[in-house]
Amino acid sequence: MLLDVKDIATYYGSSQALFGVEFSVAEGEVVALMGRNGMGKSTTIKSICNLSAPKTGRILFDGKDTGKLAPYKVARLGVGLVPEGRRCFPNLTVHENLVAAARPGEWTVSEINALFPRLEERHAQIARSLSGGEQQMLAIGRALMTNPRLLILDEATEGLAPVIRQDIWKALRQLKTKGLSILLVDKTLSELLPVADRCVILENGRSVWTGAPADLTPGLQDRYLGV
Ligand SMILES: Nc1ncnc2c1ncn2[C@@H]1O[C@H](COP(=O)(O)OP(=O)(O)OP(=O)(O)O)[C@@H](O)[C@H]1O
Repeated sequence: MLLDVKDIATYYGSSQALFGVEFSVAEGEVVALMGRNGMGKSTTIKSICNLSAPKTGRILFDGKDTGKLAPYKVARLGVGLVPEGRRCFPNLTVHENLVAAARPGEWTVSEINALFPRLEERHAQIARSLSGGEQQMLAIGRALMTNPRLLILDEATEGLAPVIRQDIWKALRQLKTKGLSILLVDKTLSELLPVADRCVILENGRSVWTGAPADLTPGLQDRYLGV
């Protein structure tokens, strides 16, 4: 297993958000982390990156316990995060944003440009003047430039124009084809399920169901994901 999340409990101050989340991501696997609003998806992602470190339980990345590592050290192990809200350096250009994050490996600026031609066209543009969708592409590009072994995306297509969403899903399918391990949270089931190898559902801070997308019946969707 590349990532092993073992029965973690995470708190915000004295308020408990996760009560036992357990799942894994194998090398080359795409795992969809699902659940209704407030069920703990973002907290699980922050726990993996040690941005909100779990109080109990363990997280192993490539067999290494990440428990005592600072977030930047978790990133160095090979965890690339595209956080909710697409954070880039607003006053740097597209190109500067990409190289600022770079670590040696397969992903270079030219690979990112091939994945997102819109970014190549805007390589000298200041990031804050990009559209929301372009900023999201840049956030994904930046994460890839760290040459991660696991890419984590939290609501990467939320609130974007349909044509841009399609470009992002196309890029995610390409990343899957390349064999990258991916953990993603997204509300668009029609796009998410075809790309996922496995689904993990959270309810009230607990992992309550895991299985193949084909086994996620309308009944289960209604029970765990319906509004
Ligand atoms: N910074 C915070 N301080 C206190 N409680 C928080 C904080 N962030 C999240 N929570 C609480 O933790 C629980 C899980 O929230 P989380 O954001 O992980 O859910 P989510 O599944 O990602 O939801 P959404 O789909 O709405 O983003 C919720 O009860 C939420 O109110």
